[in-house]
Amino acid sequence: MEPIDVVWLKKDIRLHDHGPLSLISQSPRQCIILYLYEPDQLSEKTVHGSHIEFINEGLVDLDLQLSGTDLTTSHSIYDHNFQCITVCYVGAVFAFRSIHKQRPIHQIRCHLETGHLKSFSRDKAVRRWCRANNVTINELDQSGVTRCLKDRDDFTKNFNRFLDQPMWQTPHAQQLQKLRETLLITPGQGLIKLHGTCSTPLKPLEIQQIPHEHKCDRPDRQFGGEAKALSILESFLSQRGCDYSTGISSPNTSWTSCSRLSPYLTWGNISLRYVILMTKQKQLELREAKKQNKGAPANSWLRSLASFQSRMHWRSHFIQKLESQPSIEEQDQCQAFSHLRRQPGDFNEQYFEAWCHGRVGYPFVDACMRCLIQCGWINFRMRAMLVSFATYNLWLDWKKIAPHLARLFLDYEPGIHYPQLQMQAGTTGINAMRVYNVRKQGQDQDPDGVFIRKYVPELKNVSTEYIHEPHKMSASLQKKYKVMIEGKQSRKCSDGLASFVKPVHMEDSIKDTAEEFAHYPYPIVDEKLTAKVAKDKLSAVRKQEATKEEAQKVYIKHGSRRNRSEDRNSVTPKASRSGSKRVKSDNGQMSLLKSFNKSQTPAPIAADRGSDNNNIHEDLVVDLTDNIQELSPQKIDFGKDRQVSPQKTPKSQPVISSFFEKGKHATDDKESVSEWGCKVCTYINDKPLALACEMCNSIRH
Ligand SMILES: Cc1cc2nc3c(=O)[nH]c(=O)nc-3n(C[C@H](O)[C@H](O)[C@H](O)COP(=O)(O)OP(=O)(O)OC[C@H]3O[C@@H](n4cnc5c(N)ncnc54)[C@H](O)[C@@H]3O)c2cc1C
Repeated sequence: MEPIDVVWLKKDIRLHDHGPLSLISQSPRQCIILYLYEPDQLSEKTVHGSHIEFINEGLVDLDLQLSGTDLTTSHSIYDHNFQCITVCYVGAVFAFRSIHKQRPIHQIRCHLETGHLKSFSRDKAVRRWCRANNVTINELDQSGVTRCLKDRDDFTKNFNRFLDQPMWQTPHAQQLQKLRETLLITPGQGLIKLHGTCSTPLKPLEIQQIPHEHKCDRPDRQFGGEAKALSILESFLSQRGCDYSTGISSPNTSWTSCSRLSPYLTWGNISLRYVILMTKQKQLELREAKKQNKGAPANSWLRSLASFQSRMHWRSHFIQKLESQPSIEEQDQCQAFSHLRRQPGDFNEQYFEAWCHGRVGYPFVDACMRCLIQCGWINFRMRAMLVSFATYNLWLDWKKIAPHLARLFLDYEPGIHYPQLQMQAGTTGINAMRVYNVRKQGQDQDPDGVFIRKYVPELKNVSTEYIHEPHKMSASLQKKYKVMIEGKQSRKCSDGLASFVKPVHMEDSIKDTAEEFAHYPYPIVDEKLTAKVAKDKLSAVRKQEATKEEAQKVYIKHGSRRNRSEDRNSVTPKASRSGSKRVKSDNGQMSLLKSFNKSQTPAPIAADRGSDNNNIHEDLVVDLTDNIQELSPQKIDFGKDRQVSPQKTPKSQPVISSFFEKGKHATDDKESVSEWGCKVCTYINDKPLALACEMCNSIRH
């Protein structure tokens, strides 16, 4: 029997810049394009119904492209019968074994994946099966991450090499026609029989492995698929991206000024290389425009796109961490912190539940959590603030909050998620502490409470004066604004972790008309006190010699490699300096981690995905820079319908409307004149006379 090829689709559901699809479209060999709903992977506690819906939208989009059908169909995706993609609800090894029994597989073509531990073991099992059965498996790179990276110094070199490679050719109509003729299994015409074949996308409700409470969708999430991804990139590069660096911090402005590409990158509806290349092209055009004396708009565009490009690189930088140390998913990067938040009594179920449901009594925190529940997306700073509140103020273990956030994030990407969680929780050992003052964040990022009123409707009548601290309202004000603040702390403990009593504080004058009132909780903890206690606990660990040694290893393994000549010769990591300086994250900018002296001998810390040899050298850290200035005037439809063209937002748009009015926002022209963006790391420095970047120490150009 003639051997066949299998294209195994995983987190790469697109046609453009897709190596395996490009290669088989040029090959005469018969083939199968396979997508698997894998029971073992779906049992992972991070899976949510919204992820499956998004994947399904991508699958339908791709199937329509492969079968040469018009994409503008208005039918539900669940009415779609797969024409070209073979979709099965079975495990990977089982599927390959079953195909191989009926027709020998010559080659499995797929993309390399840096996933969580379960997908890592699945990949190992597939590779073992391939070896045992003489089947070639060809895993192509789509992220610029290096497997078996021996030396972290090589990361950037390899990443740039990956970017320099030409993109894969997109199969044209004739090639697609030929490809369809070589396809072996199409539903209804089964030359090969596969157990668990699905003729239409599998609904989350039909997936047994997903717990009932996680099968639902998110009403305002982004719609999946390559067509949507491309149109969102287009709108970003033609309109929205101009305000990127100024609008990234506020949940109001970031909604439109951030690229919103993350779920498409995560599920592979668009390729990283394509996004970077298109951005580069736009940058070239802008530089040309600048030469022709169109300075001002080109400057803000160029600044924004430089910032955006950095983040595209950080994506792979972070994923490389998980690739090089898969245990980050389960263990603290710096083991010296592993006892923290894990002592008997540390985990408070009531706090956890209140945080999960957006009922902690701090309106800005609650609004962010509820926005995530509804939309599956929020900007970086708000994610960091949610983690800070959970891990410092509520003293919750990052491992306990990780699955909840993973289910909430439509863009859940293990390689970014776990390193970021640990960074925000302060367990990497190489980053400064990031403890957010949530009240101040609210006042800075949502001064008028527009965002709060949208997502915490209980507070919709509350005046701006009290919107960030509704618990300070008198009984008569509560009556006036028709909201009852309930569950006052019964006693204050020395650690600020007061017991959450529900409901005890109810003014008599309000009680009588209680039914007409919305209810909103009193803050479940004292923010200032809990932050202080937590910072003291972390500081005590950071100061220990053992921690510094441990941090050194982490740094060597995972730090980024910018400005190495300056960094390595002079600066020691924060964790290894005495009296670690605390960072006030609420100033809008994250801390600098400077690099380690390379002369220190690196010690291996944990196993890599591919090699046993872990003498990996590493350096600096890339931190995130947020900056706030003005507002984005446009809004794009990220929603579930298939109409993908960007639209101008009328002034009355919810959430962001009041921000369109000039002068409402925190920053003004004076600030932007005095600040400057670092050309190397894009950090927005606010010291006008500084000669070097506060973030990465590079000389100001
Ligand atoms: C605790 C925590 C968990 C996070 N988990 C995820 C996750 O699971 N998946 C995810 O994609 N992002 C994650 N992020 C990073 C960041 O918040 C999102 O990438 C960003 O908000 C996505 O929106 P965007 O596409 O509009 O981003 P943009 O600002 O437009 O950035 C473009 C792309 O750059 C990459 N990027 C941006 N910021 C970062 C960053 N800090 N680190 C690495 N890559 C970055 C993303 O791929 C993003 O899509 C997390 C951040 C925190 C604080």
